Formats: sequence, structure tokens, C-alpha cells
Amino acid sequence: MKLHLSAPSNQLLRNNIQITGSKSESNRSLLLQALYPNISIDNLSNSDDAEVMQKGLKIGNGVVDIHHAGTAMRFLTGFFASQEGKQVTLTGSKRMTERPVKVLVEALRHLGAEISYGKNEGYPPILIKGKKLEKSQVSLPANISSQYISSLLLIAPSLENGLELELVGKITSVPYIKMTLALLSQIGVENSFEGNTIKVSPKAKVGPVNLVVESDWSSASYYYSIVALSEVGSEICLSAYKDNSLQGDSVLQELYTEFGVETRFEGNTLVLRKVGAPKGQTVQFDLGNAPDIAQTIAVTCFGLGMGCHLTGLHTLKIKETDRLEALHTELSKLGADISVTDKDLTLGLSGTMKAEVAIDTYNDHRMAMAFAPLAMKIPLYVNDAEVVSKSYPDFWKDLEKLTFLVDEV
Ligand SMILES: O=C(O)C1=C[C@@H](OP(=O)(O)O)[C@@H](O)[C@H](O)C1
Ligand SMILES: C=C(OP(=O)(O)O)C(=O)O
Repeated sequence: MKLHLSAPSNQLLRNNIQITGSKSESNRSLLLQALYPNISIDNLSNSDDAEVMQKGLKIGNGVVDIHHAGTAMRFLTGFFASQEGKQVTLTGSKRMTERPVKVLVEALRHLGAEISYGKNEGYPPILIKGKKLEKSQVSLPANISSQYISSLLLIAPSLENGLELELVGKITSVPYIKMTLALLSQIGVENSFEGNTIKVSPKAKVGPVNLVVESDWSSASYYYSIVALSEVGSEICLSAYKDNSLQGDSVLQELYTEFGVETRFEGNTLVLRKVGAPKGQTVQFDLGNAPDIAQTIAVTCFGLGMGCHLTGLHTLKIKETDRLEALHTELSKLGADISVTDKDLTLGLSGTMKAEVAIDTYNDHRMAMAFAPLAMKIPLYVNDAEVVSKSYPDFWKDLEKLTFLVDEV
């Protein structure tokens, strides 16, 4: 599906949007619920990733296809490896077979798991024969993906002696690890994270306990971008959020003040307001703790004619696509002065912005959603726009609520 996008007739926005639960919190909560059936969950994500996670958890034996869902791939690997009697092949989209799982597989094997590779060493598909994991201590590199660590932590309380992890190297995407530990605390599992050591106590029974998933902050980022690109005085209300979020992307509240966007809470509603011009001509952010908002921020800067230097982007090359390359290609098409390395991105001050460019999305939901706000400034096309369903199936409908013109061509 190719879409043509153009701006709302009135650039002074006033809208309310309801966003469903965080896919990260949802997929963790679903896994914990499979281990501890006394858990109930509210405001679950309606994303494809949460759907494949639910389907995957129900399968006893056979092939589990998790499509593009990185969290489902990593979390289900730990889950099935620790479930005695289960025998599954975990696979996914072509891109998923290029996203590494070796660190996780090695750690699980060290704990006693039986996992082998279906095709290429270190990558899905993987064949898992569920076993009782006897050991309770393992060390693993922490600089590639935090999802490996979260996968181990989620099954940790179900192991006889709990788990002690020693994290080696610079720890990446730390808030996602803390989110996992916070959810364990919410279901009454004792844990600690000191220095590079994480300890989780065993727990045989949980609950009953209700987990209320906060709405998705990564999805909220696209509205931050829209408000940043709108007229002073614009307001968008998003629900339902918490001011003590478990999601690292809630750092948007601070980062977007640089672009003249202020955030306030009215109960569980997040109110984004454009209060003035950006503070400066360039921004410099380390996004090692919030990698999923890198695309949004780069595009916001381009739309505002600002420069930026974004660091801490070393994980972007192994996500849904190589996001650094994809940003380089697509922003260049629009006229940006952009350079990337394997861990950072630099955007020069931009003057021109080419209209009617067709943005390629590379099977990456965030490419489609990050570029959409640019329609506030110039009409553009988005190719394969259905990719948004990975995390936010209602995205285009919600843009129409803001009176963007969204036409299938
Ligand atoms: O644990 C999670 O829910 C996630 C962790 C992050 O991945 P990395 O730790 O691989 O950066 C993030 O990019 C992803 O969207 C979701
Ligand atoms: C990287 C992402 O997801 P995952 O790794 O779970 O596929 C994302 O949603 O931006």
C-alpha cells in the first residue's frame, strides 16, 4: 500500500488520540502470565508483535513464526528453552533470520538449554528442546541487545534457584532491562541490579495480580514530532500514560523541550503543547537508552531545518532494517545533508526540502511513522505503509483524526 500524505488544512492542532499499550510491556507481561496464570493484563498492545507473542506462547510443539518481532523472538527463546517437554522451531521474517541471537543462545546453553541452529550459526531459525535449566549463574555481553538480558530475566523467577547475571561490557538500552525488573517487582519477585550484576530470586507462585500496561511512548514520539512541526499553540492529548513510566522513551518529555514542545499530565492524559520556537539551531543527544526514537528525532530536526548529532546508535544496524543506512538514504532523497557511521548520525542545517518524494520503509514500521510528520511541511509518499502494524496498526487512521490527508495511491 502506497500512501500520499499532506498537511492538515489548519496547522493549529487540537486533538485527542488513544494509543494502546506499550508493546515492550505487553510482551513481557504476556510471558510472565504464561509462567504465572494468576496474572491478568489490562491495556494490552494491539500490535502485530503482541499478537504473534500471544500465538507463540500458546503453541506446544512445532514451528513458531514470529515475523518481524524481535522481542517475541528473544523472549520466546528463553521461554521455550526452560519449558520441559516442549519442542519448537522458532523462526521469523527474512530480516529476523539476519538479527543475531547467539549471545542469548550461548547463555541459555550455559544454563543447560538444548538449542541448535536451523541454518546459520548465531541466527534464527533455532530449534529448541525445552528442559529444566539446572544452573543459576551466567555472564553475557551486554552491549549488543538488552533483549537477551530481559529474556533471561523473565524466566529467572521460574528457575529453581533464580538467576544471577553478570553483564559484560557497556550495557545498552538500560531502561528496557529496568522495565523487566520493575515488572518482576510488580508481581512480587525480588531482584537487584547493582553495578554489572543482576540477581533474581525464585518464585513458585504469584498473584492474583493485575498488570496495567501503560500506553506506548515510542508511538507517542510521532505526535511529539507533529507538534514540534506545528504552529505555536497546537495541542495534542494522548492517553493513557503515567508520570512514573517504565518506558525509557518517556525521555521524550525532556528532549522535545529543545524543539519548543512542552508536556503536562492531566490525570492519565499526556498533553503535548507547542509553546515556542526551538531553543537552538542544533541538538546533540545520546540515544543509547532510547534507540527507538532516533528516527523520529532525526526527521523532526530535518523538518525544523535544524542540525543534530545523535550518538549511542550502535544497536540500530540490527533492528528491523539497518536504520542508519535507511535514514541516510531517505533523508538524502529529501535534500538533507546527512552522514552516518555505525553508531552515530549527523545532520547539517537544512535549507531545502524536496516535495512529493516517495519514502521507502524497508519493512520497518518506524521508517513509515517517523517520516509521516514531515507532511506538516511538504506533501510526500510513503511506500509499503502497512508496515506500521508491527507496533501501531491504527497509525494512519489516527493521522486522519488530526485531519492529515492520507490517500491510497
Ligand atoms: O526489550 C524491549 O522491549 C526492547 C528493547 C530494545 O532493543 P535493544 O535492547 O536490542 O536495543 C528496543 O529497541 C526494542 O524496540 C524493544
Ligand atoms: C526494534 C524494535 O523492535 P524489535 O527489536 O522488538 O523487533 C522497534 O520496535 O523499534
